[in-house]
Amino acid sequence: MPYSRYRPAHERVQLPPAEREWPHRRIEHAPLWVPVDLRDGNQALAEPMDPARKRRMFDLFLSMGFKEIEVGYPSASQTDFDFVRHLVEKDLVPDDVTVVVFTAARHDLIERTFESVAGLPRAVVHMYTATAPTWRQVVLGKDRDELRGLITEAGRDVARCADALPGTDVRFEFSPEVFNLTEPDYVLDVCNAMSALWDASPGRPVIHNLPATVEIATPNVYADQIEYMHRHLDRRDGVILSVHPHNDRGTGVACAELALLAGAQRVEGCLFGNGERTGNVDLVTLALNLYAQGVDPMLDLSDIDGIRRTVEHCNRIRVHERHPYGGDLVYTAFSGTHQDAIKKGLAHHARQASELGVPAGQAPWDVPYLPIDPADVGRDYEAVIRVNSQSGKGGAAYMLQTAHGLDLPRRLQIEFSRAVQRATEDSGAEIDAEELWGLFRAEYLDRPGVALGAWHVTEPEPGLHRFTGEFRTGTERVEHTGTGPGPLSALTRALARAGITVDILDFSKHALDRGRDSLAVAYVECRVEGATRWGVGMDASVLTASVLAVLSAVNGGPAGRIS
Ligand SMILES: CC(=O)SCCNC(=O)CCNC(=O)[C@H](O)C(C)(C)COP(=O)(O)OP(=O)(O)OC[C@H]1O[C@@H](n2cnc3c(N)ncnc32)[C@H](O)[C@@H]1OP(=O)(O)O
Ligand SMILES: CC(C)C(=O)C(=O)O
Repeated sequence: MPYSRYRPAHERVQLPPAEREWPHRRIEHAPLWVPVDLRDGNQALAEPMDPARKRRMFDLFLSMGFKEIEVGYPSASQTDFDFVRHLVEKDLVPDDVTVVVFTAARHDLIERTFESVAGLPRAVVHMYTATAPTWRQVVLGKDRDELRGLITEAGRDVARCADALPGTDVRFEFSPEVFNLTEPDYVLDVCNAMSALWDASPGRPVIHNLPATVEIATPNVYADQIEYMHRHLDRRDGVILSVHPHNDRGTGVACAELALLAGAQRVEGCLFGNGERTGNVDLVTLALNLYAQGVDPMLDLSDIDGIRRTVEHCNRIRVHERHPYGGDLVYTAFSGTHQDAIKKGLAHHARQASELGVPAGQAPWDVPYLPIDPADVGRDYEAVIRVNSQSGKGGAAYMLQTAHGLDLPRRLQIEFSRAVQRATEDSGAEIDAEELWGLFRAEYLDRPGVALGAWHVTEPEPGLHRFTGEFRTGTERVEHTGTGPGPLSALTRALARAGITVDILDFSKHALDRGRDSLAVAYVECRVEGATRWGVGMDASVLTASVLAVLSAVNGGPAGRIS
């Protein structure tokens, strides 16, 4: 591959003088978020959104709590123009929300843009022009001064149109497109000219939006560029410094985060990162990254799957399974050691919550492998652990516990995980909760072999139990009696009379739920004819469950013959 055709970023970007504090800062509050899905996202779709989709996306933004929303490029298409008019005429913009409309720096487009917002109480008019050398020379055919002239002339047009619309409080936004490839002194000069022209002040701040239109360098370079502007922009308290990263190198989120450290106050992006080429920066990831640091993201992301469904519907693009926070698989562990750690972590979390006397959803979160509690974004725990051939004992045990209430003893977990391993290696696929339960039943609860007909246990004197029962295999039936200090030892004696030697090594039991008619489950580890194995029994009676568990262990190996 001819890699030498490409130049490293430091040869393409004029770096600003190195003055940086951003590496020592922290992000302590959310920026002003501005979704641009209805404009930048929409212009990247093979099938742009129809009016119904646009409306659905707009309503989603309102429900999530966005306060500034870019709603389109109304001079570029009738659909966009009509959508803005729809918002105006149906009075759909709440009092605490401002819409942004986008335009190129061209007189006819600017006029049409203002036509679209007439009747709105507030609006931001967002004007852009590319400023980087290649765009100046190749696309626009202008030198630095000519382009500065074009931009300021268009800025005057914007101000004139705003004056001619007295009922609408218009604020101004300027984007030097491809900011990140533009000479720092030039872009600073153009932005300062716009601040003066639009009279930027704290009461009516101008937004300077500095895009990484095509990402070309590591995020630290973008951070240096933003900090340079933050330090040197005129009328800084009358300027809202905004960023607009794209994701060509896959580092859009990192660029936005470092830019916030470097002084940015506002971020434009799209939900789940739709947008030109590799997309705009993903606002969902940015917001939840803040959330995971204990910072209020100022957005409601508590129903991430609902948000995702709407975004997928509107964009007609699916969100990848591994997409941060919103993908189907991002709270799921298949691998054994991860599952083991999560299972222990969730149990520890529940204990901590009860010690603190707070609901589990309020207790501090520190569960291995899960950066946030999936429940906070509306996910349940069912998908957290899924089982395939990479899984260990913990995964299957967790699924049996969550789906069926079984609390398997550790050595039984190990024994059962071998059966799971065999099944998943044979199929090469994942095993779901239903199939796992079927496997468990076949392995322990429905084993063929020795069955019991009528049986009973008596206690002729304290501390002495007598078991009498009919043992069956196939058509054979024999009745035997055994006595012992407990019912199970009496059973093993009766089994010995039937020719089957059983020693009980371990025994535990629990109720399956707290209801009055709940089932009991018993687990018993036995040495049967010299081999150690587990049996499981379930019944409404604890004694019957225990007896069935011993028979299950007996039947776990080569079927015992009765005599
Ligand atoms: C990075 C970004 O996302 S920028 C936004 C990009 N979004 C879009 O382009 C979506 C909507 N765009 C459109 O529908 C059309 O491009 C329109 C309606 C805006 C303009 O259409 P046309 O007039 O047919 O022009 P066309 O798109 O072919 O070419 C763009 C022209 O505008 C000029 N231009 C490009 N950007 C700007 C700008 N910011 N300000 C002024 N002129 C510009 C180009 O130099 C070119 O001029 P030329 O025809 O004299 O060479
Ligand atoms: C013009 C700006 C806002 C933009 O969309 C970009 O540079 O990607």
